[in-house]
Amino acid sequence: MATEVAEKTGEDVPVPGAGGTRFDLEKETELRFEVEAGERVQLELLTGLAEVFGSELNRNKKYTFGPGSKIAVFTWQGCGVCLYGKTEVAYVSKDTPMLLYLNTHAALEQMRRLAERDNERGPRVMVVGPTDVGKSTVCRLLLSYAVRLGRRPTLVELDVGQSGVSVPGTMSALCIERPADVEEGFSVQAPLVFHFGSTSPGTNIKLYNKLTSSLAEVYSQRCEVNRKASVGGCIINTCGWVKGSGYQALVHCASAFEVDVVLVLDQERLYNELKRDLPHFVRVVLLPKSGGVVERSKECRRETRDEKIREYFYGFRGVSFYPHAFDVRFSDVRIYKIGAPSIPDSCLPLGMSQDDTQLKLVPVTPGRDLTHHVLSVSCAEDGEEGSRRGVVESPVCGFIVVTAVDTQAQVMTVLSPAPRPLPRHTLLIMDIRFIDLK
Ligand SMILES: Nc1ncnc2c1ncn2[C@@H]1O[C@H](COP(=O)(O)OP(=O)(O)OP(=O)(O)O)[C@@H](O)[C@H]1O
Repeated sequence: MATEVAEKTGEDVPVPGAGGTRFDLEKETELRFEVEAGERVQLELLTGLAEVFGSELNRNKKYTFGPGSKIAVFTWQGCGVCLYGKTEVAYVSKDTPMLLYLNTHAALEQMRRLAERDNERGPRVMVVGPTDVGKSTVCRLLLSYAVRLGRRPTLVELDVGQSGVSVPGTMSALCIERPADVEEGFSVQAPLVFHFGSTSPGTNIKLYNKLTSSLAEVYSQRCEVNRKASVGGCIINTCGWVKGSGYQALVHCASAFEVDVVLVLDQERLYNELKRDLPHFVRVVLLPKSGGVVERSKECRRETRDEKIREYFYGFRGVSFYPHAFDVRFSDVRIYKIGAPSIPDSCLPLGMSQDDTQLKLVPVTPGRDLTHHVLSVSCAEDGEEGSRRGVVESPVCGFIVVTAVDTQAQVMTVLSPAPRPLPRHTLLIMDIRFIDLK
C-alpha cells in the first residue's frame, strides 16, 4: 500500500522534488523500483526489518540510488519504507523466489558445517543462466547471507561484460568479508584480477578458459593455506552466453573449479544439458528467476560499463578519488595485445595450431589509435624474454586510460589512479575504450 508523506529533512543530500511515498509491506513481499534516467531516489526504512539483495537496511537512514538503478526491498517480517524522488516504476510484489533462494543458502550453509566438521572443503557453487535472469543478484544474495553467518566465501567473477568486482574486460576473484553495502555493493579490497581484454568471452574463448583455470588454481592454493576460505567456498558468477562455446566454457569452469553445485536460473534446457554433461556428484539445481529482474538494453549495459570504469578512477559516484594525468614515453613501456587475428590454417607456420595464436602476445606499436583505450598494467616482472610467457597468466595491478598520443614527441598521456611512475612497464591493451568527460 502506498501513501504520500511529507518530505523529511535531514543531513542527506536532498532529492529534487522529493515528496515521499510510503509503502507498507507485508511479510515475504518486496518493493521493486527503478530510478528514472537523470534522477536519484532515496529509500528509508521507517518500521520493521528489510533488506536489499541480502544486505540489511538500517532504520531511519536514507539510502540514495542513482539513475537507472533497479532495486528490490524485501522483508521477511513486514516493514514500512518510504521512497523520495522520481521513480520510473514502484510496486509491491508478493510473488518472489526469495524463499527458494533462502533455502538454497540454508543448504549451502549445511554443506559448510559438514565441511567444518569433517575437515573438508566448503561448497563451490557456479551460478549460470542466460542474460538478465538475476545471476549477479543471486550471487550477491548468497554471499551476503553467508558472510552474515561469519563465513568468508569468495566471489569469482567470470562475467567479462558486467563485472561486479573490477573494470569490464577482466576476470577476478574477491574474498568477501562483509555483506555488500546497500548502495555500493561489495567492498573491493585486494581482488585478484586477470586481463581478458574485451566484453565478450567469444572474442578469445581459449584465453577465457585459460584464465578460468588460472583463477581456479589460485583459489585452490588459497584454500590450502586458509581454512576459512576453504570452508566458505566460492560463488562463481558467469556470463549469459550459454550456447556453443559459451556452454563449453561453463562445463570447463565446472571442471576447473571442481564445483559441487550448479544453480541454473530460469532455463530448463541449460539445466538438462548440464545434468547430462557434468559428473553425477555435481548437484545441478534449477531455480526460477525473480519477476523483478529487468532486461537491460545494449545501451544500458554500455553505460553500466562506462560507469564501472569511471568508478575505478574517480570512486563511487565520482567523488572519492582523484586520478593523475601524466606523460609516458613510448620507450618506457611495452604494449601487447593478447591473441593474434586468426589466419587460415594453411598459412600457419609448420607445427603451429590456431589455438596457439589466441594466447600469443602481439606487440602493439604505439600510435594515435591507442587514444581512449583502457590498458591493464601487468604484474609480470619487467624485462627478459623468459617472463614474457607468463604475462598472459599474470594478474594485473591496475588500469590506465590513454587520453592523448603525441607521435612526434613519442609520448602518450595517461589517466592513472596513482601518480607517476607506473609500477610496471608491461601494458596489455583492451578492446574497451573510455572517454574521460570529467
Ligand atoms: N527482485 C528484483 N527486483 C527488481 N530488480 C531486480 C531484482 N533482482 C534483480 N534486479 C535488477 O535487475 C538487473 C539485472 O540483474 P542481474 O545483474 O543480477 O542479472 P544478470 O543475469 O546477472 O545479468 P547479466 O545478463 O549481466 O549476466 C539489475 O539491475 C538488478 O539490480
